Amino acid sequence: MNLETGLMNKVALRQPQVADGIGIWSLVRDTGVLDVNSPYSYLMLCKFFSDTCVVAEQEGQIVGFLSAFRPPADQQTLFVWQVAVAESQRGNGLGKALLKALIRRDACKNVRYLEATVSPSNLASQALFRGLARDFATCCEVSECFPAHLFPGGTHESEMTFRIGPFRYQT
Ligand SMILES: CC(=O)NCC[C@H](N)C(=O)O
Repeated sequence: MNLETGLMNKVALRQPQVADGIGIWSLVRDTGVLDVNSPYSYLMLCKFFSDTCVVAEQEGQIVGFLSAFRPPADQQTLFVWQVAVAESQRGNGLGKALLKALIRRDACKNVRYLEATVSPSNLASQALFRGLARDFATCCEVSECFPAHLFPGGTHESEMTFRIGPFRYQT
């Protein structure tokens, strides 16, 4: 058991580096439920947003990834863009460990709300964020962020905002 993260099987959490870009892109693609952004976008996240991104590594393999940033117009909020967990790690609490590792970072000091968007069919992700709110004994409000018609081709679900907070103590 990793004492820092409470994770089994020697999964280590750390800030991403640009060398992780291909592994992150492959992980997101292999989840089959997330929007696969360009490989360039993951290199950019690793280079310019590493303070608010987390990778989970096991025996040299990227098995988890979280990307986030603090919106310039609302520095009290942390917007979580993607949470990706490898099939092999499902049900081990890795998603929540990624979120809690990020929230504990200095880069997230004074964060009062965490927001993320989740599609209606992604029940695992919905449970993750509702569970995080429960763990912090705070609220989780759900509202529509991006209706389906804003996406081209009629194949993308709507995206619902899960807004967690206020965090009642220094996160
Ligand atoms: C929290 C999370 O992973 N949201 C996914 C948003 C969107 N569908 C994407 O995959 O980037």
